[in-house]
Amino acid sequence: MSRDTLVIVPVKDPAQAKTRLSPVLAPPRRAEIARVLLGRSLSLLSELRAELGFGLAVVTPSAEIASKARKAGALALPDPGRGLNAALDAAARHAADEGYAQICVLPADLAAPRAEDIRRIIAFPRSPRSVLICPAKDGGTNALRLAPGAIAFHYGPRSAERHALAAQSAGLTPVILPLASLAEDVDTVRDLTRAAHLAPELRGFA
Ligand SMILES: Nc1nc2c(ncn2[C@@H]2O[C@H](COP(=O)(O)OP(=O)(O)OP(=O)(O)O)[C@@H](O)[C@H]2O)c(=O)[nH]1
Ligand SMILES: O=C(O)[C@H](O)COP(=O)(O)O
Repeated sequence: MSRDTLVIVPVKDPAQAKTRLSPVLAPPRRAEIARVLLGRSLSLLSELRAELGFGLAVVTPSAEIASKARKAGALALPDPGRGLNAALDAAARHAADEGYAQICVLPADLAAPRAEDIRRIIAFPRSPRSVLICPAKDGGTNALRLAPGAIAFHYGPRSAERHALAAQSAGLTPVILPLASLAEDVDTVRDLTRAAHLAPELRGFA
């Protein structure tokens, strides 16, 4: 049913990741938490892929992360090096070239993503005329499902609202789907403290 969806996970070079945690974590620990978060996401998505049959891709500038992605059975896509939105544009073009009808963007830094919430996004009735947005509690976008190229990506401050406006401007219907386990990502020191309660593997970082 979902064979036409490519799930895309954008991943920075760990050496550049999680800069907002610098007040409490030195660079090696920030790289380490980024790897822990990614490892968890990849294992959850690999399991779900076996169950639901979607395609899985990681877009990254890092050779280390590309190799981890391939080991988890995902496709590693190159990052043109012009930031998150450009990396996702490149991944969406790849999806369109490969004939995927839908893409689903999920960040690698979700605090405690649950399989049932990912299943809901993948199973959500699909239409080339709608853009599905799962907002983050900080106004960001923690899941975005759409036809490749339907709208430009607007990751950054208030991106959930900006993605909804972009959909409307393109004559598409934004569908806002709040899902509890996809509302929380680990951006700030405060997020990290909360996340440590939700996910035991993050406790050593808080
Ligand atoms: N491929 C790629 N992924 C990115 C880029 N920027 C951010 N990401 C990824 O996008 C998701 C959200 O990232 P951010 O919260 O913006 O960055 P972060 O490294 O997690 O944290 P900060 O450095 O504190 O902003 C994470 O999975 C990042 O690894 C980029 O330029 N290229
Ligand atoms: O638009 C967003 O959601 C952010 O720019 C990227 O994700 P973040 O909330 O992890 O920073």
